[in-house]
Amino acid sequence: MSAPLAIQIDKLRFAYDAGKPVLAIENWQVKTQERVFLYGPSGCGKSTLLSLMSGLLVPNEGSITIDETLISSLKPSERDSYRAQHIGVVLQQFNLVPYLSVIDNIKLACYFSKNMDDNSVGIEEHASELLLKLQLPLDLLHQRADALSVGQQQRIAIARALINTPRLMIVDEPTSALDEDATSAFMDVLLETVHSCKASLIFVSHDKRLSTYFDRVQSLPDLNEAAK
Ligand SMILES: Nc1ncnc2c1ncn2[C@@H]1O[C@H](COP(=O)(O)OP(=O)(O)OP(=O)(O)O)[C@@H](O)[C@H]1O
Repeated sequence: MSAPLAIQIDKLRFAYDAGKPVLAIENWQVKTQERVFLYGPSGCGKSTLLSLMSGLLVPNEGSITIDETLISSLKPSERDSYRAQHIGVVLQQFNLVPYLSVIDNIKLACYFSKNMDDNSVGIEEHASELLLKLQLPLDLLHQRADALSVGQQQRIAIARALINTPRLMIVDEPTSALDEDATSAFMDVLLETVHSCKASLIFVSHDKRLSTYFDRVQSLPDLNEAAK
């Protein structure tokens, strides 16, 4: 029996405005635990594809299956709940709530995923483990999110995305605010953490030097018939 796929895309078509196709992808697959670097010039549709894969947008035609769930056919509330439970999304702006503490930001992700079996103490223990893996001091848990450095906020956004042990991590341009040393430290920690959580990873960046960290490097324009 072949291994299950993390992502399966078939005959996908998407446009924000009729007559102006942004994405046309015949067939694309990502294997379970595969780590994929996705790149392409500004405006080629990378963020749009990530939004489709995480169920924030739905295709005009075709299908997207995440780990055997046909996410593109779910109702909006089911898509939101699927994303909260199974997909870790880290966007360029991190989306931490600035006036909440780090632990309360992380607890929010548990609340949205309805992971009620995880009690408050359990969540705090799990969050502490993630912070240690991400090489962050534990006293950050009780600091306000807006008191952290950009690099620390980035790692907290990763911890929040990992708290529900997602099958799939979707990460959009996370290193744009980091210098070279901080970028390579961040990449090491991200890849190691994703590996130890047995998640698959889709990582978007303009910085092709980062592609060496990944199992597969995919140019979106090569995949996207709408770009040809
Ligand atoms: N909400 C929207 N409404 C209409 N058009 C949009 C919207 N978001 C993006 N677009 C258009 O869709 C195309 C793809 O945009 P997208 O943001 O996916 O590209 P990108 O490759 O992620 O770009 P960047 O690298 O600059 O973030 C662009 O032409 C953009 O102008």
